[in-house]
Amino acid sequence: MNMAESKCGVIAVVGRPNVGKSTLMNGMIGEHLSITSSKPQTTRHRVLGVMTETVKEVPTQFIFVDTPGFQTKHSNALNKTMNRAVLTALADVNVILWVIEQGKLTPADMKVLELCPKGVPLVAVVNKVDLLEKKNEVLPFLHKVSGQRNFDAIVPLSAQTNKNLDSLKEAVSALLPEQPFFYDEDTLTDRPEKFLAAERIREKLFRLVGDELPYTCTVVIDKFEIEEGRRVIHASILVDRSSHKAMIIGKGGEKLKRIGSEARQDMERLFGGSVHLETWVKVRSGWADNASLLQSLGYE
Ligand SMILES: Nc1nc2c(ncn2[C@@H]2O[C@H](COP(=O)(O)OP(=O)(O)OP(=O)(O)O)[C@@H](O)[C@H]2O)c(=O)[nH]1
Repeated sequence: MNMAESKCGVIAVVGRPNVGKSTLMNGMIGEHLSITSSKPQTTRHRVLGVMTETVKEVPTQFIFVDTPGFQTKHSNALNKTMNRAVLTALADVNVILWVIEQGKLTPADMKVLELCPKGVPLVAVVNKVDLLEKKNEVLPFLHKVSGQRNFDAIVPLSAQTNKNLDSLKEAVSALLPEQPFFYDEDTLTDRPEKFLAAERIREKLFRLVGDELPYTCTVVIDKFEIEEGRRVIHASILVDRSSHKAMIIGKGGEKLKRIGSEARQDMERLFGGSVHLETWVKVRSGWADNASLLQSLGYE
């Protein structure tokens, strides 16, 4: 058991369009990718991914977040309000990665930099160094960058070829606070799990309710959270007539109970852990025709 204190913190990746933010995120998180529901510590943000790795013998959890409303293209009143929101959102992350492209320091880059609050650790990430023929070529540019602000680190790298990503991990880890992890170390993606959970319920519906069950019945996962290692899942079965609802619930609620119980057992086997499942049946008249409702259910 490694007795080193763990480190954990929230990291925002900012930069003008096309500098390689998404590529960097993918490179950093790679197969560790786990989209998770947000915890109180990150409520101002959407969590894009969590990566847990030992960096220089310190177990470190990197939580990458999205900063909503980041907008630098037009500067009007609305954007000023949005920018204020960005400032607030960025003020409570632990580290900001300001991503730029090697050899380019544009007004848009500078605008993004201005939005990074002083007092939050800031790392300049100089991306796309693979486009340079010689390693040293980047040095004058790094020098120029260092003159723009008092950065905690300046890291040249290539998000595309994964070159020097380890240096970035080390630089960020050094800036993260010592604290316990916010997420389980082996957090799996919850998207597929959520999807699998809905599928298990659908399968039981078809098995146990049978042929009378219309195709217009759907399952929506309202809540999927991991609480103390246990998956807590709330699901709604949407039907379009109350007669269908009665059919699914069954006499004295027997049928729904069985659907829930069998689906839960399947999920526990599938996820390898305990599951608390609650299911409701709701009548949504004509739900399949209602575009906005469909959208809110996650259909295109
Ligand atoms: N040569 C090179 N190209 C890169 C690198 N990283 C990203 N790119 C390319 O740069 C382009 C933009 O990359 P994205 O990751 O989509 O950039 P972004 O900053 O997320 O862009 P927006 O989503 O528009 O904000 C893509 O064509 C990438 O393939 C790199 O390290 N080297």
